[in-house]
Amino acid sequence: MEQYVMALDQGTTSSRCILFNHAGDICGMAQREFEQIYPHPGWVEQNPREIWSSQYSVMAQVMAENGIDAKQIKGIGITNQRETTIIWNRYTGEPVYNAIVWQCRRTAEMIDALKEEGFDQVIREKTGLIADAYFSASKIAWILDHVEGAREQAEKGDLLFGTVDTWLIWNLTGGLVHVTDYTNASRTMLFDIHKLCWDEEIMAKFRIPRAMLPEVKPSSCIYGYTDEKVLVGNVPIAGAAGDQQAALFGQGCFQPGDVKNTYGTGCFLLMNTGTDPVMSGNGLLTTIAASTDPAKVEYALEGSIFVAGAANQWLRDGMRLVENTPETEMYASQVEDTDGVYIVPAFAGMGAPYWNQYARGTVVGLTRGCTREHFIRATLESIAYQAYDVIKAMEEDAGVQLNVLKVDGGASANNMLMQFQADINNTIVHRPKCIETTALGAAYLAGLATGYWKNKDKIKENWQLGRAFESEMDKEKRNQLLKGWKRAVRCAIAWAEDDE
Ligand SMILES: Nc1ncnc2c1ncn2[C@@H]1O[C@H](COP(=O)(O)OP(=O)(O)O)[C@@H](O)[C@H]1O
Ligand SMILES: O=P(O)(O)OC[C@H](O)CO
Repeated sequence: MEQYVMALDQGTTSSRCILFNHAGDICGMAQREFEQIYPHPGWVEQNPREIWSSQYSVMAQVMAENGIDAKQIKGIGITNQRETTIIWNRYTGEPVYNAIVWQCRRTAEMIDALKEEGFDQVIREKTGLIADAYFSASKIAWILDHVEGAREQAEKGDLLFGTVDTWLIWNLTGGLVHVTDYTNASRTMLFDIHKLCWDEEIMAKFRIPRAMLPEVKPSSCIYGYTDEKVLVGNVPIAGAAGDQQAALFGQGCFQPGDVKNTYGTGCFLLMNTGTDPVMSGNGLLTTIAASTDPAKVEYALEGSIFVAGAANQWLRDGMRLVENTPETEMYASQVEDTDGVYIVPAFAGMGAPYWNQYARGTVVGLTRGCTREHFIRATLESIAYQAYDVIKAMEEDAGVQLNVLKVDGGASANNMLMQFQADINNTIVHRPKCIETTALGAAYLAGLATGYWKNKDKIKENWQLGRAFESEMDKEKRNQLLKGWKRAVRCAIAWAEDDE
């Protein structure tokens, strides 16, 4: 009977379950999109029950469609949209509020107040993060401050906090295990990434009781076993990592200096920096990478872009310019350029390297000649321009030039986007055969903990190139396009600053 490792990939817009074999091939997969809730401009929520039910249903579907029983699953690896904040009652398992999604900006003013008193420096030093509404801390505080009775219950020890990994493990184990891994903890803005513990000073600043926070464990270890009511057979849950760290692992970026860029809802460039945390001088975050040594953690530098594939979903659902997101490639390829149009999709402020909580989406350069094709092309190009900015910041921090960029994630399937990325950065883009690298990374973490894979060398052998993209753009054109992009970004930021 063939054995597999199962990855549960809980992304921002969909829940996925993927079965992998020893070669790292996909042997079964199911995916389900779920509802995004936008109660006010700049606010983003999800229903925690739907996060769980969509994840559970794709897991059941994969098993049924492939005729698999629990004995054939050597372990489950969890990977998840990070920072998204869920608080629930430890006795009933009922969430007290919707999940506040990483993109949500409702706590921007709370963060401004901390910056004014200089507390952002404490945050930067201890957590490696740049104080921002993006991370979990201010979202937890918001729920405790705004949901009736929540603070009282939290202080009594009745409420639990979790990022999505914690919520899934809690539900998979029938409410027995309240745990997270180092990578997810490092995104809460409450975790000291040097001492590897929850930080009392930051918890006190946000008035977050310690009893709410999960136990923190390495990314590759047994957290617990599936409850009989969820999956008969007590399958070990043996890996967990935030999706971007999982993708870094899944790409085999095990050495300091190894880099990957994932194009999902957002776009996240990560560089492994080994066992030393490197602080950026260019707006990048220092974060914990997924690793397998229980005795020490590894770190990464990260450039976080809030809107990437989400801009294509906006073209589909908001603007209704395409029927599905792959269609963007067909339309964008019908024109040679954007006819001078730039789109800055700062729907949720801007992350690295700008870190502006109030920037908003901007379209510049419109003339009567602008067509649907130009508009779609400008949206796709904006993803690559944003990645250009973080790649340059990373190159400066690391003091190296990135000659090859490993890519993955849903939108990396778009050949036009990948070609433009190669063009605008004058670099080679390597897309692996398997672009489900996030899920693969989670599977590797679980498979290493349960002996399914022997070691990281075995895993590295699985990486296969799918397609390489090389720059076809001359320097003059590149410089001219980049000049326009920089002007467009200035417009998006000016819009935020000039509210008179
Ligand atoms: N062929 C494509 N061209 C452009 N964008 C795409 C394509 N396929 C998927 N996407 C985008 O990729 C995103 C989904 O990628 P995925 O890695 O599943 O993200 P997440 O894990 O954030 O849900 C969506 O935002 C979608 O718009
Ligand atoms: O949903 P993704 O794959 O864009 O990832 C979201 C990130 O984890 C947010 O930090």
